[in-house]
Parts: sequence; structure tokens; C-alpha cells
Amino acid sequence: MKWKKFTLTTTTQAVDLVSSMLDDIGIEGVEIEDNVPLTERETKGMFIDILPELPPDEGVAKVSFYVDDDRDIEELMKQVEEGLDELAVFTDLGQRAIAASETEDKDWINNWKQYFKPFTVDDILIKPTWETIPEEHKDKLLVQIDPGTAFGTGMHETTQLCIRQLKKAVDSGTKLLDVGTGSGILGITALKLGAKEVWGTDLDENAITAVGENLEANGISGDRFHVLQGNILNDPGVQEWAGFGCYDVVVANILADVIILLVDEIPVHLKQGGLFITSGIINMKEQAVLDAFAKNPAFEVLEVTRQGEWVSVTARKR
Ligand SMILES: C[S@@+](CC[C@H](N)C(=O)[O-])C[C@H]1O[C@@H](n2cnc3c(N)ncnc32)[C@H](O)[C@@H]1O
Repeated sequence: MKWKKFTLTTTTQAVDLVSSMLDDIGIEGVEIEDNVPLTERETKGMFIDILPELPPDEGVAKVSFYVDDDRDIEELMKQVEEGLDELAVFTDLGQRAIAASETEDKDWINNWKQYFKPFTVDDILIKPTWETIPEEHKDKLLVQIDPGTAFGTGMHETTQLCIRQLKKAVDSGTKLLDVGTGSGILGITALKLGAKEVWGTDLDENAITAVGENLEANGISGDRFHVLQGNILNDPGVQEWAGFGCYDVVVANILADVIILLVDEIPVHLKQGGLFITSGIINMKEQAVLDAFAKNPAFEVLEVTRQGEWVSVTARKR
């Protein structure tokens, strides 16, 4: 589909009002660029570990919106200008300049698919559901994934670190808890490796649909992978649902700060001798994660593995 991009230069204080005005006239999904640093809460909510260095905020913001070619652009821009006139009465709109850029061909939801190609993690072939199996990989253990809008194609280093640890940890009796399951890639790989059953949690509701679809794509029955939206860190309902003292392996590929909190929650869910495989840890936070494990007498760290700038820590419950 063809889209035209318009960028309004305005003030940071006007951004919320402008976005709401655009929404009122049927323009959804605006893009905002400014130099206002994210709050700690925003950073956590977006699962970002390292923030870019920003120049000082000078109160200027750019609000971009996309309009598809089918719309009457002249009429729409008239409505935008009228909306801005109304806002100008009670807020400073700054420059209020609108720039139109070249028409682009964008499919926001599906654009990433062109970068997701079949790849291997040792003897496992991870393949988008829509691609065919490459001839040279026909002998590999096949995992098919369409993450949809959930996280987890398997291409990220942290997912691959977890998969390599799962290969060592999983056997035919394994009951696995997959915290932050996303597309379900880790749980599904564990099932393909022979695990008996998986329980997965995620904060993201999209994970529920993604896991269901990916189980189907892999020919795995739904009663082997149970999934729940919620936070095992602070929701007694989720903790109860997952169950206590019953897992051979827990895997969590999230972020160092979340792993540090999980170090105190996971022991109650693991069997004695069970393994906690963690990743999502950027190398500069490796020591903080190791310190958290060292502080908890329930765990002994067995192995630390690394790929690129990412780290995985595997610990055993004593
Ligand atoms: C990096 S993705 C990992 C997805 C997938 N497991 C993989 O390895 O590719 C992290 C996921 O953890 C989820 N998440 C973050 N904090 C969580 C928490 N406290 N409990 C459950 N899920 C969480 C996010 O929504 C996201 O889907």
C-alpha cells in the first residue's frame, strides 16, 4: 500500500494535544521525535536496557503521520490545519511547519518478515512458517515460527544462547516453565527436544495467540504448552497457576533487571536440582546478575555463556 508521510514541527508541550487532534480526525499511529529522555517507568515498560545519548531538549518536537493514497489528502490537510488553528488558541505550537515527504511503500506490520529467513542453531533449523525447508537442512530438527506481533524469531543472540542451554538440559521427562515466552520459541524448541510439557507466561497478550499459532504450525497439541498472560513476579494468581516445586527447568530470556528480580521468585517453582536458564543480559550487566545469584543461597551458578555482547547464566537449585 502507498503512504504519504507528513511531518509537523511543533513544541514538546503541544505533542499530546496534536496527537489527540489527529486521532479525532481519523489519523492513527503518529510517530513522535523529540529529545525528552524516557522516564524510568517508560524504559522498563519498553524493555530497553541502554538508552541513546540525546542532545539537550530544546522544546521542539516532530509529529509524523502517514496517510494512504486512497484518502482525499487536500480535504484531510484542511482538517489538520483547522485542528491546529483551534489548538493554537491555548497552546504554543512553535514553528507549526508541515513537510510532506516522498510517497513510501510501507507495510508496518509485515515489513520485518523480509529479514526473517531460515537459520540454524547447531542441529536445529528455525524457519519462518511461510518459508520452505532449505534442501541442505532437511536432516535438522525443525522449529517453525511466526512471532506475529509477539517477540521471538529466534534470531536474537539471547534466544540462541537459551536454545543451546535447553539442548543440554531437556530430556523426555522435562517439565519447563518459560517466563517471557513471547512467540513461544523456547518452549516449542524444548518440546521438539522431547520435553513433556511447558507452562509459559508473558506480560504481552499477543503471546497467547502467537503461542497457539506456533504450536499448530509445529504440529504440537495445545495440552502440552499452557500459556497465561501475567507477571509471575508480583501476581499470586500467576504464581499459583505456574505451581510450586514442580519444574525441572525454568527459562527466562528477558532483561538483566527482570532476571535479577526472578532470581528470588524462581526457586519456589523449581524442583530441587532444577535448572534456571537465563538470558537477555547485556554484558555490562553480567556482574549484577551474578551478584544476585550469589546473594541467593538457593542457587549455585553452573555456567555462563556468551554470544556477541549478550550473556546467559545457568544456575541449579540446591
Ligand atoms: C526478549 S523477549 C523473549 C521472547 C522469547 N522467549 C525469545 O527468547 O525469543 C522478552 C519477553 O518477556 C516478556 N516479559 C517481560 N517481563 C516479563 C515478566 N515479568 N513476566 C513475563 N514476561 C515478561 C516480554 O513481554 C517479552 O515478550
